[in-house]
Amino acid sequence: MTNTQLTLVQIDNYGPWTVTPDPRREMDLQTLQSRLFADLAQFVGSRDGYVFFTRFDNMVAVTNGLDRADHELLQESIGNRYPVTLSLGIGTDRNPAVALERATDGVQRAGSAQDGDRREVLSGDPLAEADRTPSDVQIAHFDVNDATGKYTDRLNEFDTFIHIEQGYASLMRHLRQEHGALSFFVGGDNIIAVTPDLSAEQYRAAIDHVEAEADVELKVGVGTASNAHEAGFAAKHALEDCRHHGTIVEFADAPVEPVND
Ligand SMILES: Nc1nc2c(ncn2[C@@H]2O[C@H](COP(=O)(O)OP(=O)(O)OP(=O)(O)O)[C@@H](O)[C@H]2O)c(=O)[nH]1
Repeated sequence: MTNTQLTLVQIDNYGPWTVTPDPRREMDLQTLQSRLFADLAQFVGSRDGYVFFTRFDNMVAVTNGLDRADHELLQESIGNRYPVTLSLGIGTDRNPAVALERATDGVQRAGSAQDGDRREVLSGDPLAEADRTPSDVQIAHFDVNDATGKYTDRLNEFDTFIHIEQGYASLMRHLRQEHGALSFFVGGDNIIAVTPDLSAEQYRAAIDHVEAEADVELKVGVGTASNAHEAGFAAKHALEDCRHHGTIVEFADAPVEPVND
């Protein structure tokens, strides 16, 4: 059974900073945000976690395998190198939405995101090493079928973007409402969801829902492991199985049906 450890990453007092003493140049803010995300991806990724940029001022990381000392080091390193600091909230649960609620609760209790006195909060507890299992994290890697042929090679970038985003919006709402799974757009036509244990039927139902609501066709590879990298890597291989077998759902460990040519 999954036991997801999520970390809410929140830039302290960022709103006021962006306009003090005067509004800052937008591209300077974009540069800071994307560099901060890159640094987080490097730090968390090198410890086999995943981080998603969500709104940039708030980000969500899957941190199974990262302990309290890792979180403290991240805060120290960012504080030394950036003009902003980070608060971190850790939460765990078999259901990712509940884990994120817990992670968020600790940070919110310590004060507002725009409270000048609230800095570098570290709340919540990581999973104890003894409680970790090989099935703590389930990652579902979704991809739009033939996005290149249907959109990228035919439409302008903005109209392509609308199609992809509509598919994402439909999927993220469905998985959040039905299962407490959290889906994140990761670029191109790819969406990565952090999910509880879901069945092939439940993934098929999600894909059917997106096709009916947004007219976007998806496929998904699913992997389960003790951390996000291994689960996500297995999910990518399962997605390759979808391409190879012409299927829309593949689990990393599921035996693959022979192909009839
Ligand atoms: N984040 C991320 N993006 C990817 C990955 N693989 C592909 N992409 C992005 O997705 C875009 C489309 O690539 P594909 O999904 O391979 O192409 P497609 O036309 O949809 O073809 P099929 O997926 O085979 O149906 C690429 O330009 C990349 O931006 C991945 O593993 N991770």
